[in-house]
Amino acid sequence: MTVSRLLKDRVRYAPYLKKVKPVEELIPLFKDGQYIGWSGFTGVGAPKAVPEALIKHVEENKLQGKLRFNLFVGASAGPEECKWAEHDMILRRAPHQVGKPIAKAINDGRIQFFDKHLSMFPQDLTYGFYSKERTDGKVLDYTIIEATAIKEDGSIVPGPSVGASPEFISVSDKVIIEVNTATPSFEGLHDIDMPVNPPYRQPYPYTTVDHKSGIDSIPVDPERVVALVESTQRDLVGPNTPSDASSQAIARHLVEFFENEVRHGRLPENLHPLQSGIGNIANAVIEGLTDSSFKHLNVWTEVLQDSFLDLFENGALDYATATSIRLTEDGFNRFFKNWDEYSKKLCLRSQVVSNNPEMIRRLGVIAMNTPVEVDIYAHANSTNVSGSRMLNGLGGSADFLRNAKLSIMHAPAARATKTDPTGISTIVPMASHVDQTEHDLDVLVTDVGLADLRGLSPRERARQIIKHCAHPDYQPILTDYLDKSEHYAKLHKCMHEPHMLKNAFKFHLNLSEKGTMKVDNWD
Ligand SMILES: CC(=O)SCCNC(=O)CCNC(=O)[C@H](O)C(C)(C)COP(=O)(O)OP(=O)(O)OC[C@H]1O[C@@H](n2cnc3c(N)ncnc32)[C@H](O)[C@@H]1OP(=O)(O)O
Repeated sequence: MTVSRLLKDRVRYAPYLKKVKPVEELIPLFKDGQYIGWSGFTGVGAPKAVPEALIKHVEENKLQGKLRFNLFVGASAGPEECKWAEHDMILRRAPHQVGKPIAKAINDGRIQFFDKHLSMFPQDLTYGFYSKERTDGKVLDYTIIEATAIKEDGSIVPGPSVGASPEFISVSDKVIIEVNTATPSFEGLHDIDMPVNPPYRQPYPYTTVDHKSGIDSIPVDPERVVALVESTQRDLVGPNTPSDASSQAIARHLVEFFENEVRHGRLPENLHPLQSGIGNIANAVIEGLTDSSFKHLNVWTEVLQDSFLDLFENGALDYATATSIRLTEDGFNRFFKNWDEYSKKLCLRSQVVSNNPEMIRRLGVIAMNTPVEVDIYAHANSTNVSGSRMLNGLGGSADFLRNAKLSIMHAPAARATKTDPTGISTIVPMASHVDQTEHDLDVLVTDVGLADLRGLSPRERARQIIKHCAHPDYQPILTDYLDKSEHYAKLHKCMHEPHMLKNAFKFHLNLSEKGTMKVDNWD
């Protein structure tokens, strides 16, 4: 097949050029029930051409529900995974996803989804935990990986994310490489550790955010590479919602808290490496730091969003490392315009390293993530609305919150609904699903204020959370719940974490029955 000039420039290992194929020729390789790994993390760096060709094949041949895959991606992929969900092409999915169609398919019961700590998912896959039902001893049939260049030794230079690609490649029977010629090459930006399983695994050596010791591409046995295709579709990340008064208030409370920690000598003047989660609040908090007086900040996180570019540009950020750089189109244009500058200050690692508990604890990371709800004793739900409706998955939130020096969760005090202008309370009597436990959280912040939970007993925590974080409409209701629970617990000698079990989920029940969490009595 004729190979484009652009593709020839990117592929420096000549034998691969003989494997370049039109994407349609790959369709017969895919069979119902196969185990497939995709590159990508938080919507960038995922394959596009092969997944799209399979969608077309399913549409044209009416194969919806008849060609389904066990699909594994480091975290979420791009819009293609949503289209796979819409076409009933996903049988099983892990460990994280983003997008209404895929969440809908999970909540409709059409996809068996499990979410797993992002630091653990790739290693558990290599252990064979997710393919234990197979009788042929394989883990993955195919890995489809997006590359932005191929080096002279045939190794793969990923794009804007590394994710779980090193592990996928290491356990994949066959590999298909999509070389993306529409996006510039990311060569030089990666520091990759290939998997080594116990008992041979060594400690990761990194002691600072800019410490590198891995390799800058993913080695692959060329024999296992069955095809190369050219991809000409850039990553498409939608614009971020601009920060609003609520997220700005959250950012203000946090900046004040950090300043106070510095004054008391518990944090250095440039803080410690920051981690920031996904979503609009996380983005707004980083925006808030841009306007603060902190300088020489460092970032050790899993995803870099557009707001980090502002921190670089105003000189506040010295170095950032992540496993994915998830920028909007505008963000990527800014990034490539200043490539020389950014490439010296940025490094993309495997997700087993970016989210590694050992590293997070060693570096004293400050972790900040958004929950769905938090209960009065500081158990947090990051995933399941009212205990069962899956949003995106746990992601790396618990990797960071369990191990950080400062574990912070930020959220609006209430999220407005059509039926209740105050909305759903983020603070509830008992979390309807628990991802982060009371033992993980140090600080909770909402637009109302900040509760510093360090060293407090559960009952002390509850008073602080209600007073500083609950929406004013919910403060009296939560206080009433706590007072009554304490009264009951005193009688029954169970004062450590008082609850009235029969009423513990009354906020949620009230919401589903009456459209508001505003409980009017506890009988
Ligand atoms: C890849 C990574 O892992 S990054 C590291 C951190 N990862 C995580 O923390 C994973 C879990 N967290 C998340 O997925 C997100 O932070 C979320 C969904 C919890 C919050 O995201 P944000 O964008 O900040 O908040 P937002 O308020 O827009 O909520 C997103 C959706 O969840 C819904 N939601 C959130 N909380 C609730 C709640 N208590 N009850 C009902 N719905 C809720 C919102 O209504 C909204 O739905 P919509 O999209 O239909 O409008």
